[in-house]
Amino acid sequence: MPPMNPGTKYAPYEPVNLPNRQWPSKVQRTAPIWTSVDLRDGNQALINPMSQQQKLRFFQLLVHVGFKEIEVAFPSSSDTDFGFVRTIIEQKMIPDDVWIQVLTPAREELIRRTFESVKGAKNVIMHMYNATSPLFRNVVFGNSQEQTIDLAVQHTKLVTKLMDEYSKPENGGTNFRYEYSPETYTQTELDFAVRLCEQVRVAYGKASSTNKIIFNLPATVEIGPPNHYADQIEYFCNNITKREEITVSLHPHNDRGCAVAAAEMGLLAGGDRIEGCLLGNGERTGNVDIVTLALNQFCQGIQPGPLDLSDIQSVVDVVSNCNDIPVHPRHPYAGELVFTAFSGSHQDAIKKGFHAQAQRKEKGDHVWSIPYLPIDPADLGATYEAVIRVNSQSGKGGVAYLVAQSLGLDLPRRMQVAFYQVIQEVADRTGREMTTDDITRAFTQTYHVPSLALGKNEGSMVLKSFRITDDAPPGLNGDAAAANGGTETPRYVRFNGVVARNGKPHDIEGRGNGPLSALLDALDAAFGISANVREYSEHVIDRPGVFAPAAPGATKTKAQAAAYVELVDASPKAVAEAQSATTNGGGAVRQEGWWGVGIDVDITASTLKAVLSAACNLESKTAVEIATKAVEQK
Ligand SMILES: CC(=O)SCCNC(=O)CCNC(=O)[C@H](O)C(C)(C)COP(=O)(O)OP(=O)(O)OC[C@H]1O[C@@H](n2cnc3c(N)ncnc32)[C@H](O)[C@@H]1OP(=O)(O)O
Ligand SMILES: CC(C)C(=O)C(=O)O
Repeated sequence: MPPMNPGTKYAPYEPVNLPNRQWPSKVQRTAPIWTSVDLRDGNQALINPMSQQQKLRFFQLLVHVGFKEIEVAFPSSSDTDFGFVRTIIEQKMIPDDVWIQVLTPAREELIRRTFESVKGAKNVIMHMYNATSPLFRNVVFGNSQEQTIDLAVQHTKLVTKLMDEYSKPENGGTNFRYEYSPETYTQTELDFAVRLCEQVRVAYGKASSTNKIIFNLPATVEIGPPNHYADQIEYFCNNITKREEITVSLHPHNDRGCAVAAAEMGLLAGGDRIEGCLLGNGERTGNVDIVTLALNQFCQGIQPGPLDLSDIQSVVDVVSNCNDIPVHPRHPYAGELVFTAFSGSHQDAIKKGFHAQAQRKEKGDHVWSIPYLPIDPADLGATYEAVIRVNSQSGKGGVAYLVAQSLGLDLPRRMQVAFYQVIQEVADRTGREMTTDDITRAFTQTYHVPSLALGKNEGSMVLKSFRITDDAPPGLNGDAAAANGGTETPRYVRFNGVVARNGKPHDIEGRGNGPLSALLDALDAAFGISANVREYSEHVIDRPGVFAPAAPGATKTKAQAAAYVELVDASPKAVAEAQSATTNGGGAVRQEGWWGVGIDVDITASTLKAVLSAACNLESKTAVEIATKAVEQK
């Protein structure tokens, strides 16, 4: 069968003749009036419309988030909707500064029932609609343009009359505003839609600059691109008279997936107000998502009016529970995964971005600018924990970021690579995401780092006590060194200490030009572990309460230090193997290194512990096994 030709089946939209269009070069600087239609347009689209209880919960959320206009029901549709409106009025649940909005078709008995539902409310927007496009006029109602205008005008007059009645003090004393929607506006001839709205405004007779009539221009079905919607809005704004007495409201649907873009362009084109739903529920593909729209503005530095979405998780919880529709994990701003980077290069850039941002902040620059994160997760009540998650696609930067976050340790670059290889191997072996907890456990056990939360994590060699004294360089005796105060360079020291090896204490002794090499000398002499230092670094830890404080025999200062040591095997066998690999390979072969970490309030003690930690790994060569066990044992 030949492929179907869409050109013979679907008609394209007809561009608006708007040669002098202004909206493309405008910039949004303020928030629109936000109107939630969750409890009406959202509700009518659910498999099971909300119960009273669910509607009440949702209503409370909308008030809490800050909406001042809430379409609460289609009261003539059902007893549930009617009863809900009565409940929030009678139970005095509507704050004084909130306007409830109710929708009615242009049908007399339904309009009357709708007024009954709002009796006694303080502020009400009465919203009436009838469909106006040729398709509806011809197919649904069999009406001409003039009959369509007449329907809207006659029912608007009824609305005005009933407003007069229900605003009397003896009938409830309600303040009313009027909203009229030419339903299917975007499929209606524009000149006809303007003519119709002009006559509705005249029929209403109450519009003024302080009591504006709301003309709501829905994309009932999204049939064209967002620039087309903007053209249609700009056309309306340019051609309707008494613009100052009118609030132009936008009501985009999302059939083409462009509702947010249409709303943003429609606002540039003159829209004053947005009707939409939280997280984009609504007929078919949904109404425009107010969460996305508002937070898009927020990220441009615009305060989105009274809306406060700083606790986005509560919004997600209530909305998904009441609608019984889950929120997609990639839903803008609200999805579970939207701040998360799994991939290595993203993680690396984010980690560097946080570092640079902290430096800029110190100089008074607070503007948010982090790679891959258009918004600060903290502004939505999220923690940074979700930002970097590790799986087999991740890189060293992400793993190091999590170690820094959880333990306050800033690993040297080459150690990041080494630990990353361990974690990658574990991720491959276990076939699952490595959580922050997994990585923390793997790190503390691999490098024998005792932490208050995760225990002692001892390796096969543990420093029990030590003393560092000045000593003579080779060729000088110790007394001569002591006589000149031990201050001459090169300095030479002696290490004496007790190291528990597999639980059994050993007195060991060694000499070197510093504590580190003196300990290595002692390890060689006592246990035959021969190693050289390839890299050493240290830093102060600015996170109290993570690691146990004391080291035996250490000079105590307040802050703790972290030391990192990389050892290479210096045994004759390892050196010979490296030489032969270099010769056979035709180039220099870098020997494998073994990292260790030491934490202590005393810098010397932290260095010695780091050497022992690395020496354990060099001897056992089981970093990956240890890390896998740490993760699997949880
Ligand atoms: C785009 C939107 O979202 S608009 C809002 C839509 N929301 C809803 O429809 C939810 C609530 N609706 C309802 O509960 C019901 O549809 C009601 C109560 C409004 C009406 O129910 P019913 O009277 O059973 O009519 P029904 O739903 O079948 O509506 C279609 C009928 O109303 C007629 N109709 C529609 N608008 C009008 C009008 N302004 N004046 C007179 N008749 C009208 C249609 O021509 C059709 O008449 P027909 O049955 O003689 O062909
Ligand atoms: C009633 C109108 C505003 C509507 O919901 C729509 O056109 O989508």
